[in-house]
Amino acid sequence: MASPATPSCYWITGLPAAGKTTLGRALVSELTKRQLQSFLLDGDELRRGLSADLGLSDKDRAENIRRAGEVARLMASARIRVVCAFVSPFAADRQRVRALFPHGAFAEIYLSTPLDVCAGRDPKGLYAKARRGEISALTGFDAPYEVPAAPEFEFDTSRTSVDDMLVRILGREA
Ligand SMILES: Nc1ncnc2c1ncn2[C@@H]1O[C@H](COP(=O)(O)OS(=O)(=O)O)[C@@H](OP(=O)(O)O)[C@H]1O
Ligand SMILES: Nc1ncnc2c1ncn2[C@@H]1O[C@H](COP(=O)(O)OP(=O)(O)O)[C@@H](O)[C@H]1O
Repeated sequence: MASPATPSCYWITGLPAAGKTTLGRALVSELTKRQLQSFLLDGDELRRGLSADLGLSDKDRAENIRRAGEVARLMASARIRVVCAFVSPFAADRQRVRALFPHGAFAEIYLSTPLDVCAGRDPKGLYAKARRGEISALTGFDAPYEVPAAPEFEFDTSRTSVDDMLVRILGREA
């Protein structure tokens, strides 16, 4: 793993359209600039392959996050910093992933972008579909999101730029 003094896993959690993928890509790009090997594990991508058999029930979400955590742990053991972008709505699932890493090696980044902002962005039209009753179990709309109790970082992306988040998150990186 990377030195326990700096995170080897950055875990980005928040509602759909909170800005997880955007921040994740920017983090990987900045780590690359700093010549640190890194990889973005994104919920959308995992669900196209490794988790293609899973749906959006609470049980399937738990299994999805378990798989993501195990992949992140393997990558970290190869000294690759892993940036994970998952809705990951349940505190217990996130805690299980945290427990896979040494103290200080896991940084939870909670994007607290308000629901109305996420629903206004709605790049995939999910909130509109949920309002029309075409889909159900949309996190934040008719499925729960458990707010992290003690994340290492918390940002509302309607008030914080990507650059400002990067400075706050990577300030400690050499
Ligand atoms: N009902 C419902 N609830 C939440 N999300 C939904 C849903 N239906 C589809 N999607 C899309 O799937 C992406 C969430 O996948 P995740 O693997 O991150 O979800 S989870 O962590 O297992 O809960 C999520 O991606 P992001 O928008 O990037 O968050 C959505 O685009
Ligand atoms: N910091 C930000 N400021 C303004 N808009 C943002 C910010 N981060 C993301 N967005 C916009 O919000 C939308 C959803 O972002 P995305 O990263 O795909 O979210 P998520 O991965 O959480 O679903 C996109 O249209 C993106 O351009």
